[in-house]
Amino acid sequence: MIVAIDGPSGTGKSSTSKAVAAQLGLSYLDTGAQYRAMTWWMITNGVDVSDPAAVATAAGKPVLVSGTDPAAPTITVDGADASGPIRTQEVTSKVSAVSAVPEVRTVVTELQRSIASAAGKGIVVEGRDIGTTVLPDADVKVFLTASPEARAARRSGELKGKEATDVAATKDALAKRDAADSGRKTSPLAKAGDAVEVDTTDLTLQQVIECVVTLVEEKRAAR
Ligand SMILES: Nc1ncnc2c1ncn2[C@@H]1O[C@H](COP(=O)(O)OP(=O)(O)OP(=O)(O)O)[C@@H](O)[C@H]1O
Ligand SMILES: Nc1ccn([C@H]2C[C@H](O)[C@@H](COP(=O)(O)O)O2)c(=O)n1
Repeated sequence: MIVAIDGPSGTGKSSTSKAVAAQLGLSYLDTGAQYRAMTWWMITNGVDVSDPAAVATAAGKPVLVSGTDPAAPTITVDGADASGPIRTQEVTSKVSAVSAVPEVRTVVTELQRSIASAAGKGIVVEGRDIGTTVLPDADVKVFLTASPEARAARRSGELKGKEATDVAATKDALAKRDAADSGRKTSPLAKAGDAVEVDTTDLTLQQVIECVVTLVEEKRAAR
């Protein structure tokens, strides 16, 4: 059972995917964390992330390892735990540039496919291009959306106390990242033609989880 969950930032992909995977006994892969880890490596190794040629040349160098337990997902780069550093504002502001480089996408997509094919009990994979490009034959494809206001409010609530933010600034930052992720040439953020779109604006997280679990159970029953 391969479940692909895509959508813009802050629509609930990670929260939903982890819970669905845990509930159904599936593995879980956060592909955004892999692009963030690649970005962190570029920054810490002095690669100019605004130079696509420099990023392309370095793309094959870092060794990324993702742990796929939904209760405790992990990511290491060259053996070092990257789960904290990949969530900084600096990485968030640079990840769209790095993930737009085709050579980066080739390396990371290959890794994602190998993790998915090794997941014996099945896997929930979340990202931006999973249903369209990485796993186009996924059994269930979901595209999550939510209004910009709802997404900004969710993210601002998360960041409060950690890094200074307000809802308007968060909304602008999300819009900027979505525009870059949707506008890149290579496998942009997009809904697959056969994905089920779920607008989460007025749904609780629990309702979204139940919706996706139902889609997976229906697929299992139809087999
Ligand atoms: N339906 C919902 N209702 C209210 N809050 C939600 C809902 N879904 C997710 N959230 C909250 O919104 C925040 C963002 O969710 P999450 O990290 O799962 O989104 P995401 O789509 O994975 O974002 P990103 O792509 O930026 O990683 C979290 O604090 C989460 O708890
Ligand atoms: N399949 C994917 C997943 C992520 N990205 C890029 C674009 C995002 O802005 C960034 C960080 O993802 P997040 O942690 O916010 O889910 O990574 C991508 O291009 N393709």
